[in-house]
Amino acid sequence: MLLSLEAIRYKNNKFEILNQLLLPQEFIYEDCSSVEQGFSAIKTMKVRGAPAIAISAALCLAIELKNLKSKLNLVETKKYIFEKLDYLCESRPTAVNLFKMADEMKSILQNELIHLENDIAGGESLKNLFIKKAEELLQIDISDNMSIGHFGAECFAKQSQVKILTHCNTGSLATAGYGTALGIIRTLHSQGKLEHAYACETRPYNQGARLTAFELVYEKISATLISDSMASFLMKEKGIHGVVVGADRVVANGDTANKIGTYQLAIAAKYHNIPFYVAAPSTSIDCNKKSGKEITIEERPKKELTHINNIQIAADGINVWNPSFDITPATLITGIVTELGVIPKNTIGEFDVSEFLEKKKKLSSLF
Ligand SMILES: CSC[C@H]1O[C@H](OP(=O)(O)O)[C@H](O)[C@@H]1O
Repeated sequence: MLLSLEAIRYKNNKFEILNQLLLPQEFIYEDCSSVEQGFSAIKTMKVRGAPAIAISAALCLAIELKNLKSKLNLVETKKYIFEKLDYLCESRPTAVNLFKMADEMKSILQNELIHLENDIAGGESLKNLFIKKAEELLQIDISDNMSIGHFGAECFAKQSQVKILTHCNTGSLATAGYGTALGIIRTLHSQGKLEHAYACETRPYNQGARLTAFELVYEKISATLISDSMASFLMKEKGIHGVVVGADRVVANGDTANKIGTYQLAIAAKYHNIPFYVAAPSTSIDCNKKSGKEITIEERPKKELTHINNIQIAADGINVWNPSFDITPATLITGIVTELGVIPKNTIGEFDVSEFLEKKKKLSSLF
């Protein structure tokens, strides 16, 4: 019997990641108790998904700090943590969650320095503060995902039964819990409103075929796997009520970086007049970037296209272009579902993301 579907496991001073490269054939957790192991797991995509990447980076450093033999003073501890965070941020460039986590951690520790400068145990206190904050990220992600599921399901309140198409993997294998776009599908399923889910295989890394199909079967959710090239015809033939995808980075005007293939789904959805939703926690939002043009798109190894499970399928010598993400312009997006609610469109068909977040944060500070 499979254990509960967790991309990451953090307990008893151990941090393990489910090696997603072995799914669906093997269900194996691997120790991830050092920054080096964490970096490698993220880079090779043993663990992937914008939220899971950020949480894994924080927790592998937390465990490394717990196991640190040498006692560091306050300045040495700060230097150690900052350098490790910078190193982890070199693993993958597109998802913003990891960079936001690193920046927020640095800011928290920097602010704490003033209070610790005369404390001989300052190094230990700073270390423990990082560990505490890293452990909090798990709970924040789980609650965020549940809210996204709720707000996303509300987008389909008018329909009694819905058929949803999704792309890549945005479930428990991409987050610390319920999932973002797949969290919406889970919520609709729990409400008895999901007639059927369709998952794109998501070439070339096949997160849909390998991971999303696994999650849907595991939870006995009525679903069908399609190849990416079938998506437009599916929209035409099968009466899809909505396309719901995740995000690696949503920027200030709502342009969204997500798994390669998302952009063409948005174009096809527009053509077929099907609502297209992006589901993302606020930790995936980067208002420092004004539009999608500013987002760095990760390019991955050629072998991901020329081989499947190490079996060569393309001729030696062929050139390969392998961008891991693409940019969907805000004008093709119906709504952006966050844990704070659904961001509405503005008068020019884009989104005022920072205005929405500021309003929601002001509201939450009143209660
Ligand atoms: C909630 S995961 C968001 C996002 O991350 C995935 O990318 P990758 O598998 O390369 O880490 C995909 O773009 C998902 O939509």
